[in-house]
Amino acid sequence: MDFSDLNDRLLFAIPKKGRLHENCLTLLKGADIQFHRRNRLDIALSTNHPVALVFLPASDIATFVGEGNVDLGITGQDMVAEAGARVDELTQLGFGKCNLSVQVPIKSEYKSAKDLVGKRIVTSFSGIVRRYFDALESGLDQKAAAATLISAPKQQPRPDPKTTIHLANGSVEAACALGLADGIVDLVESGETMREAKLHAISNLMTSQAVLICNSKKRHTNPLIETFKRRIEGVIAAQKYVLCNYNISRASLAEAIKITPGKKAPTVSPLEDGDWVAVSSMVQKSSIADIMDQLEAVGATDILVFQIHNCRVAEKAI
Ligand SMILES: Nc1ncnc2c1ncn2[C@@H]1O[C@H](COP(=O)(O)OP(=O)(O)OP(=O)(O)O)[C@@H](O)[C@H]1O
Ligand SMILES: O=P(O)(O)OC[C@H]1O[C@H](OP(=O)(O)OP(=O)(O)O)[C@H](O)[C@@H]1O
Ligand SMILES: [Mg+2]
Repeated sequence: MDFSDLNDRLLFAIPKKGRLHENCLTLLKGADIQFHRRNRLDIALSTNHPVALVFLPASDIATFVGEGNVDLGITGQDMVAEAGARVDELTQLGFGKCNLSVQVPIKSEYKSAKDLVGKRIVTSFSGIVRRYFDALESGLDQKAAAATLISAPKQQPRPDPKTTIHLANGSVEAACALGLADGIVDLVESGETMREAKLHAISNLMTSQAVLICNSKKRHTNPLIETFKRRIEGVIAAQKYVLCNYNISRASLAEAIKITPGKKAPTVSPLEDGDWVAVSSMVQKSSIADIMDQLEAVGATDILVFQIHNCRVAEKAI
């Protein structure tokens, strides 16, 4: 590929491997961004849009978007915070959900993050952890210290930090057992890694999930950014909802609508039998079994549930 092929293309960064990679490919497919990625090449030209996909480590994407090297990207909120990148968060993607937590050996005497001030911490998130412990050292409580990670402008590091923070790029959970750290700061999802390492969490710095981000200055310069945001939101909504159809007597319609209010309002169509109507409504996939029970209880019949492949819906939550 000739790099002049990138001219005039929107550059869209995708994690090249790891936890977010597969879900990102599903989103690209759902948004109909087609491409052919040649073996060993981290740049792929889209075959149906003026876009180039750039496959990067998740940890570099926030910085690249913030500095304008790429226009649009997908990475974790933890990575955005760690990079201290100034980017626009366009939409939350609902996967890659985890907590960034302070963890200590179960048998240790440390009960809160404050107990680790002046001690040794190993982490892959040295930027966030430095800011958090700087805030604790300056007298903030844990909640206020965690709040500085998202809301406050980036502070100058303290000139005389008491807490030692070591950067490790993997297997952070081994650091305490190896005698390298008194505590660690790492991601927790199921908690399995933490439990296996005989650690427990004593405070939470932030929650994180994958987000679509763009460079603040470029947001309104290319209409494709808004188009892809809408398309990706459609794919995510389709994964979250199912379409529920049923028949109900007019007398019970009001009760049934309370159970399936829909995104805007349910579609109600008359049936040949004038006392009955057919209702079609989007409902949350996660509560469909409950909803079917409730519909049956108010007299609904012929309840059918359909998967949604793609959709565009109003903002209102169901
Ligand atoms: N266990 C997890 N559960 C959910 N999301 C996670 C988990 N671990 C990481 N993530 C999310 O995925 C992002 C990328 O993490 P990932 O582990 O894929 O990258 P990495 O650690 O740089 O790569 P690798 O682990 O392959 O060396 C993280 O920043 C976080 O937002
Ligand atoms: O709570 P859990 O479900 O166990 O997930 C948490 C683990 O997932 C991530 O590790 P990853 O698998 O990415 O390996 P890494 O430490 O080499 O990055 C993270 O760094 C934790 O170790
Ligand atoms: Mg990892």
